[in-house]
Order: sequence, then structure tokens, then C-alpha cells
Amino acid sequence: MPEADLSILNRVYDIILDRKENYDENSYVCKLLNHRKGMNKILEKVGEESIETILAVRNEDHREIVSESSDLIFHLLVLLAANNITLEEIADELSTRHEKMRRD
Ligand SMILES: N=c1c2ncn([C@@H]3O[C@H](COP(=O)(O)OP(=O)(O)OP(=O)(O)O)[C@@H](O)[C@H]3O)c2ncn1[C@@H]1O[C@H](COP(=O)(O)O)[C@@H](O)[C@H]1O
Repeated sequence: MPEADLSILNRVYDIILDRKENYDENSYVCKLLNHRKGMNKILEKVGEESIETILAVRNEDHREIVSESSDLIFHLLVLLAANNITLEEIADELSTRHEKMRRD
């Protein structure tokens, strides 16, 4: 099993940004970003993966929860990149909430 840390989120996000600039016909991300349904295709995938994550939790299937959550987070990264939202903005938002809730 490979060792990994949360920097993989930045690495995958950077690849997605690169896919926005450089079309590659073999790329799944390019297919999503350039789908005829536009943003709706990405929203569909986020919805689908959310439901699959919920089902995995309902089934108490640890391996499936990890797999479906990874699908969900990956598609959420595509959604954020497609809407020009950076991971720094998300980190700032979580950090601001954290600081505020610790003070309250
Ligand atoms: N992490 C992922 C990742 N996770 C899941 N997927 C793809 O997401 C797709 C959707 O999964 P589903 O189970 O819904 O499969 P499906 O039934 O084929 O879905 P539909 O597209 O037909 O609706 C699959 O084709 C998976 O291969 C991913 N595709 C890419 N990445 C990352 O994105 C990078 C860039 O990928 P490419 O753009 O394909 O080079 C890769 O290096 C990876 O790091």
C-alpha cells in the first residue's frame, strides 16, 4: 500500500487546472470539462458520487466508503476548478470558521 498525505489534493487539483488549459482526448477530466452538458455533467457526477458514498456508509462497507468518498472528493475538485475556486479559498474558509468557533 503506497504512503500518501493530503498534498495529493493539491497535486490532483493542479493536474485538473492543467487539463483546463491543455486539451487531451484521452483525459477523463477533459471529457468532463468539455462535456456537451457543460457544468450539468459535473454536477451530475457530484450528485451520483454523493449518493454512492451514502449507500456505502449505509452498508457499513469500509473499503467502499473510502472508494466512493475518493470519487466524490475528486469530482468536487473538478467542480471547484471549473468554477475558478482555489483550494486556498476553501482552506481560508475552514480556517476562519475554526478560529471563530474556538473563540465563541
Ligand atoms: N482521481 C481521479 C479519478 N477518480 C475517478 N476517476 C474517474 O472517474 C470516472 C467516473 O467513475 P464512475 O465510477 O462513475 O464510472 P463511469 O460509470 O465510467 O462514469 P461516467 O463518466 O460514464 O458517468 C471513472 O472513469 C474514473 O476513472 C478519476 N479520474 C482521474 N483522477 C485524477 O485526475 C488525474 C487526471 O486524469 P485524466 O484527466 O484522466 O488524465 C489523474 O491523474 C488522477 O490523479
